[in-house]
Amino acid sequence: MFHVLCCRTSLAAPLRSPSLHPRGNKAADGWKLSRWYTSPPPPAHSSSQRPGTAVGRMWSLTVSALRRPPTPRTPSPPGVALKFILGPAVLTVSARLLCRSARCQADLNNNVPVELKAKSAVPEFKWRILWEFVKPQLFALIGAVVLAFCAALLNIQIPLMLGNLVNVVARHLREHTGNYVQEIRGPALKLLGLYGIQGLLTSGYIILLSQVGERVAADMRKTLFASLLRQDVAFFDGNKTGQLVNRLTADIQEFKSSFKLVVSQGLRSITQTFGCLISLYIISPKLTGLTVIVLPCLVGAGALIGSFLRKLSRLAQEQVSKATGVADEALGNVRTVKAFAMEERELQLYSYEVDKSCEMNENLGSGIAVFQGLSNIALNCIVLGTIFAGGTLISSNEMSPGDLMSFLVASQTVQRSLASISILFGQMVRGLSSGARVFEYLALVPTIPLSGGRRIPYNSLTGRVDFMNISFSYPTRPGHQILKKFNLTLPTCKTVAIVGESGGGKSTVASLLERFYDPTSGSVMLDGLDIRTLDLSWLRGQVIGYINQEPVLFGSSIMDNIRFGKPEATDAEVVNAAVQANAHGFITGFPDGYSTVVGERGATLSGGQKQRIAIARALIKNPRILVLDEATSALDAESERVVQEALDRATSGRTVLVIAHRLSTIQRADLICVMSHGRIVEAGTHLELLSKGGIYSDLIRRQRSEGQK
Ligand SMILES: Nc1ncnc2c1ncn2[C@@H]1O[C@H](COP(=O)(O)OP(=O)(O)OP(=O)(O)O)[C@@H](O)[C@H]1O
Repeated sequence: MFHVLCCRTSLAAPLRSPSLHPRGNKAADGWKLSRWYTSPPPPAHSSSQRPGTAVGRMWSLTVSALRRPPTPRTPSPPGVALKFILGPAVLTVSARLLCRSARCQADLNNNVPVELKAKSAVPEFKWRILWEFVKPQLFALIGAVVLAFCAALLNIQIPLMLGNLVNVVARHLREHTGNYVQEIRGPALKLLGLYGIQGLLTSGYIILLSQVGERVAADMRKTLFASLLRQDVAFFDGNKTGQLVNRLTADIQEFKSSFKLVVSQGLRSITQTFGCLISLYIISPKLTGLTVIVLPCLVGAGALIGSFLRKLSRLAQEQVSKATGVADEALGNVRTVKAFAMEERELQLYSYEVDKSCEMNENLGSGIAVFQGLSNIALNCIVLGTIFAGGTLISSNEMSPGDLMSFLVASQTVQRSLASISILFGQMVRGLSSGARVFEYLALVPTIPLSGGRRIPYNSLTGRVDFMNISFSYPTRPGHQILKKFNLTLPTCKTVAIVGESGGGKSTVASLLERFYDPTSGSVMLDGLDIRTLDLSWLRGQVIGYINQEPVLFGSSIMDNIRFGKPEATDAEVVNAAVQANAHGFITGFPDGYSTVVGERGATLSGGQKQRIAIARALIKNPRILVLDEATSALDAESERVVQEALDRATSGRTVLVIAHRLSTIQRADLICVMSHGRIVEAGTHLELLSKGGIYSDLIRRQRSEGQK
């Protein structure tokens, strides 16, 4: 007996007084601004925290020890697993195949650099992690297992009792003696009772298992989401959002279904198979012997075809993911697609991938169909053979008709159970693959931990930043050095601007200050402390305000979006931040005011409005340091004027790093640095740089002449 398993293919400091502002007292200070960027940092709060000291070295060692090899390739659930599962020998073979299959599913779609790919390993299913999720549901799970086991034991009784019933009927037909109703009533009522209890037990274990499955899945979703949010920015550079979301949704769904099915039906089917095989042997050892001889041949053939179909299924599944990736990218960037009138091309790209996946799935379907047909023939031949051999045994009085009936029903139960086990086997392989994909990201330890480390008391925080000898390459392009021995100081309450060629590494400097990445060598220091020793949540949440060119708002109300910068802020604080950001006027002009819902990513607002809400969001946390990464470069002249007004107000009393393309916006900066090829090649005030007649004055000349055209 065998069965085809065809798996479905699835697819702060308070603002300093104005008198302290550098623009207010620069002349009095007589600072040599052009030297700031190379000056050494002031004394650290604690010398023990400096890099190069024991603690500093330990820190770097810890960081490098925590650096994990690249994101391992993840398996995609196989679409098909076909097995003959009959008897312990077959189960052993199956278990080996299952392990191999669970390990060999690789998600080739993750966008991890080639050099990282080579080292990556296929995720393995970790039973220890599963146990952590199952533990809280243990009582319900045990209850479900007990009920399922009892239901299976009752199922074994059914063929035997049916045999008794048939024997009564056969005897009555043969002898025409006694009261038929009286004789049949006892076994019939017993059977009816058995059916009733079996039904109740079945409902009971399904209810309990559904509860366990749903709770385990919910816990997994929450834990995985928390783990994803904790990961470094580099992790998101190397993985597509669609694929991460897929793990939160499809993979967990798949795992949940598998878990429920395997526990409930697996237990039931295995119990029934063994129980009925024993019954078969008791009824007729000869007939059972014949069946057992035929089975190993069928198992071997099934295993071979099964592994071939599993491979087909994996390829088809990968192709489906590819198609989904194309759709995900097009829909996620629908405005760009529309702006370039690329709907047709995106459709073509998607159609190409979908057609390929369709073809692969059709091939798979044909393979499954052939296999299913062959298995049906084999199954029916076995039934025919049983009746033929059983009839011979009846004629030689070695068996009663009731025994043959019991044998047939029991063998049908075995057949159904094996069919169900083979389906479960495929489901289990898919579940293990999906689970491994989920657990892979659960187990990921971010290189840059979100919490832990020092916090500098707000009142003693000056906001001086030093970039010291920084060399840096993005983790996704390790061979491409962006910053080379980069040095820069952002003095307390001063505005430093970085200008220069596109791709020169300006935004990278801001990313290092935000600690989106850690430098390959060198240190970023805040108040003389390496930011790697500081609490990252505090640094990002309370010290640095970051405003970039394309502010991303959430699809909630304006009030919620501004409060995102400080969740505990009062309504008055939100309004105050909006006033500072020049946003209060247009917000109150909306019929719903601060309750206006801004649409996905703030789609219902203009660029300038979005930017001012983003400024309010950054200002509400009263950051000591403000990073403006081309904050006005996406705006038209009028919007830029309003936003620039807000920014001028916002920068007062703060250490500010401005990255700008439009040089007109940074002329009043205390220091302007010109970057080229990862280094500062010129620095000084606007006037100093102009009089120098170097790159900066060239840039100014070029921009002026472009402006006049
Ligand atoms: N996440 C990333 N992963 C890999 N490389 C990156 C990443 N971000 C930027 N780069 C590369 O780093 C280099 C510097 O980029 P950066 O954004 O810092 O330049 P920029 O001076 O700010 O440019 P622009 O003025 O055009 O914004 C570029 O070559 C860019 O391709």
